[in-house]
Amino acid sequence: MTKQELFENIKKKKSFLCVGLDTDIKKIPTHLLEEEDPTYAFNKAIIDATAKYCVAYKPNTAFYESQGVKGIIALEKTIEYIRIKYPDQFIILDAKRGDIGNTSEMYAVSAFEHLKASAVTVAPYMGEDSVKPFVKYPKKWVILLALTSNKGSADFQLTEDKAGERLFEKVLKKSQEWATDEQLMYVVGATQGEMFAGIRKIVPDHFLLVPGVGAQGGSLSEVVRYGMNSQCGLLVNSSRAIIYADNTREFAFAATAEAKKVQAEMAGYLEKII
Ligand SMILES: O=C(O)c1cc(=O)[nH]c(=O)n1[C@@H]1O[C@H](COP(=O)(O)O)[C@@H](O)[C@H]1O
Repeated sequence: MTKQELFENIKKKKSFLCVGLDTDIKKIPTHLLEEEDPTYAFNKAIIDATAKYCVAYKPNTAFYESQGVKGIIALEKTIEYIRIKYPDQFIILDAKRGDIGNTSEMYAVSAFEHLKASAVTVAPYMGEDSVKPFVKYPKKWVILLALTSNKGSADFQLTEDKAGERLFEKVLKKSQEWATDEQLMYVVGATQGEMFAGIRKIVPDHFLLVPGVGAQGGSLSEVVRYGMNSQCGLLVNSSRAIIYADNTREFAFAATAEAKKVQAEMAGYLEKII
């Protein structure tokens, strides 16, 4: 998907919501455990319940890998279901990859050729040759970790060099030599609030993937205030707050209601730019 196509979808849906498919077998409604593939059954119901209100899905591979082969099959089926039934959805494989060049090439084959995701999250710390294999695929995206939502983000990302430049700022600057804003996005946690203003000075045009609203307590209004650009430039993820809004047989209705609520707030913010 191109950047323009993503923006068109955002305008059409009046939403920049990404629903995180962090499907934990221990948290899904118990009646689904009778299904042949409970994870897939849950995902399918969540996707059908939320597709109208979001522009992206983000399955986090940890939740699937933790179930072994069964989980990987559920992940493959989930991505294929989205691709076929909702082809305008942007699919982010949240795997936080990155390794020496020939290994990253294999990660890229897995994400883009095998699973056919639109984007993959990548850790930047092994540098250029660990990231470049992912940008060889036209219309596919790398989403580099810049300033993450967790407490530990301060341990390395906020450390400064002698000139006062912080490590995440270096990541934002240096990585622009590797790909353009047509293939490169950055992860910035919703919990980072005003930091978005400084980030926008370095990357005014890039899309940012913003996890951390909902269960982690980040503020959507602050993210928009400091982070939105003229093409929206934001994909805001919420996982647990939407997919586990209810764990009875009514879970899909509750997911719809949560997604719709976030989308309605987003529609208000988008009025400023569309
Ligand atoms: O790369 C990510 O998506 C990510 C980066 C980050 O800084 N913080 C963060 O929470 N995430 C992911 O975003 C999702 C957040 O889930 P909820 O807190 O349940 O909405 C999880 O899949 C996390 O792994």
